[in-house]
Amino acid sequence: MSSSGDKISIRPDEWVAVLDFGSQLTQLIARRVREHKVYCEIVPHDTPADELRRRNPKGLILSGGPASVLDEGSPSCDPALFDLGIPVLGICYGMQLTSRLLGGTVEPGRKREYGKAIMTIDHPDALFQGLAPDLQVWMSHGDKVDTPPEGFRPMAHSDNCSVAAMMHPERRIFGLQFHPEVVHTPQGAEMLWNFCFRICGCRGEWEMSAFIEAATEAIRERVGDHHVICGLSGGVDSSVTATLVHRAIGDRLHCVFVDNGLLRYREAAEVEDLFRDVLGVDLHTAHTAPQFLERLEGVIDPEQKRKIIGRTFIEVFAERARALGPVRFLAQGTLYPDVIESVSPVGGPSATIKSHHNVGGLPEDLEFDLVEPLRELFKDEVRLVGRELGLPSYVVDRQPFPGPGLAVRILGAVDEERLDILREADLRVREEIMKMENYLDVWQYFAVLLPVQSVGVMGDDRTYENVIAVRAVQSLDGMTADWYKLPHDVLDRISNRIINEVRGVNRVVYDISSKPPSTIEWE
Ligand SMILES: Nc1ncnc2c1ncn2[C@@H]1O[C@H](COP(=O)(O)OP(=O)(O)OP(=O)(O)O)[C@@H](O)[C@H]1O
Ligand SMILES: O=c1[nH]c(=O)c2[nH+]cn([C@@H]3O[C@H](COP(=O)(O)O)[C@@H](O)[C@H]3O)c2[nH]1
Ligand SMILES: NC(=O)CC[C@H](N)C(=O)O
Ligand SMILES: [Mg+2]
Repeated sequence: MSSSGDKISIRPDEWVAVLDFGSQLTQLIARRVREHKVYCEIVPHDTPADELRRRNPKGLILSGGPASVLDEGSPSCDPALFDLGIPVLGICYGMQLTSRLLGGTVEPGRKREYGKAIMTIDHPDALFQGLAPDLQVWMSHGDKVDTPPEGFRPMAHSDNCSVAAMMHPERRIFGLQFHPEVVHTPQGAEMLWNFCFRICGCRGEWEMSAFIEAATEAIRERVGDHHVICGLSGGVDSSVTATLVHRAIGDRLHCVFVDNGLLRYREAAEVEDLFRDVLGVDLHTAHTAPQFLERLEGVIDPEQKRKIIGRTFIEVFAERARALGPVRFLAQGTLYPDVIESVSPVGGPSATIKSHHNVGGLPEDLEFDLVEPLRELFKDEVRLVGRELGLPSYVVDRQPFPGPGLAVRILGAVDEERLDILREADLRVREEIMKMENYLDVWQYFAVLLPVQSVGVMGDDRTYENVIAVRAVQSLDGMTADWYKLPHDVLDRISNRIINEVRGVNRVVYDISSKPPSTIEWE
């Protein structure tokens, strides 16, 4: 019945659209604009000009992308976009495409340029107003604009790039060969500010409170008189989602907490106790551990685990919905990173990293329409919304815990015995880290059970037992992460406690990899 295509739209009066050509940095552009208090949303690169006219953004930004505009079949956009009278800013691939579509030339990449470059501004107008003449920018390209289209003038150059920026003053169309959205372009935020305010005429009134109002209204409009069930895990995203939906439709919201047998030590009881009162919502618990564990029996492949779990979640929601009466909508706390990692959100050229159970793991014939008010946001933005909604710190500052739970932290097959070992080990990791004064700086911390046995000696006897890996990372939004430099004495206590107190483990190792190239979870 449904999918993301008919998702709810939370666009305030004033917004900027980013057309996604598949860059890993597309989401960063949107964030940078929102940081200037202008709402920003990513749309497919082939969105028709007419549709954009109807949605009335103040400006359009064309993102970068991995393809070459010189290749046949490379992603393009509706050329009529440039005639809408809305300012357009092309970044890297977006600039090259602008040049090509409007009659300029692009030179194929003989010499690639990655990293820092010094750029000289030749015309300190428009995007560059108020900036120093020589500044550092971050480049990541092979192709480059050779001759800009008619009516465009080059605005800046670098050693390797004669047209590092270009503009058509009357049509208000701009191109930047470098990436203003990354921190390695220190004045990039100012350039985006100039674009939004001086060029597009935005007022910058978007705040989390404005988001909350717009989201509440959008939910009301989408749901009408229907009932909604919300998958509530006790995590940040679903708690904020449930609170927003509750604000919009009151007691027509029914929350379902699924005890899937893959939760942490005593988590099910804790969530039930804490959340019923905090959120003040109608909360049902579905005790479905056997259903999940039976289906996972003997399954080793991570993607297969995720798909089985995604499907089973939906079945459980559907069973509950039938018991409640006619329920048309399912609300989930889906965030932008869940979407981008699961599938290319715009049918664009981004790669599938892992199928998050709530996006890529959904069955094709989903019997609900989705309500996902946080689908455009990042975790740190959701935390701001949660605070603004008055949720307590132990809800908004909770560390993320994936829907597929311990199933993706047991490498290899999942069974009760291994779940017990992992739960006990994980409890000790959490307890020791939460004793640190600054434990909120650690974004996520947990134990992973490896499919490896190693030899040890305990009480003079030989052991041949399991290995636990400890993972702790620092991150802002889960898209990138550094391994956390835990103090040695904390690592020491974690290791001692696990080996002494958890039966079946004789070795503990610490994961010192960052994302990318690793991911936070091991599966
Ligand atoms: N045990 C569960 N019961 C019901 N719904 C769940 C459960 N686990 C996950 N979900 C649903 O899947 C969505 C995505 O899970 P995810 O873990 O990303 O979010 P979260 O649990 O709400 O927040 P956090 O990222 O802080 O853990 C949730 O927002 C929720 O709607
Ligand atoms: O709800 C979820 N369903 C999932 O299927 C899922 N997979 C990963 N995660 C969480 O997402 C963040 C990024 O994870 P990775 O670096 O492992 O991709 C981390 O916070 C992970 O814990 C998930 N959350
Ligand atoms: N970062 C980008 O957008 C790169 C654009 C194009 N793929 C190039 O190499 O020039
Ligand atoms: Mg969670």
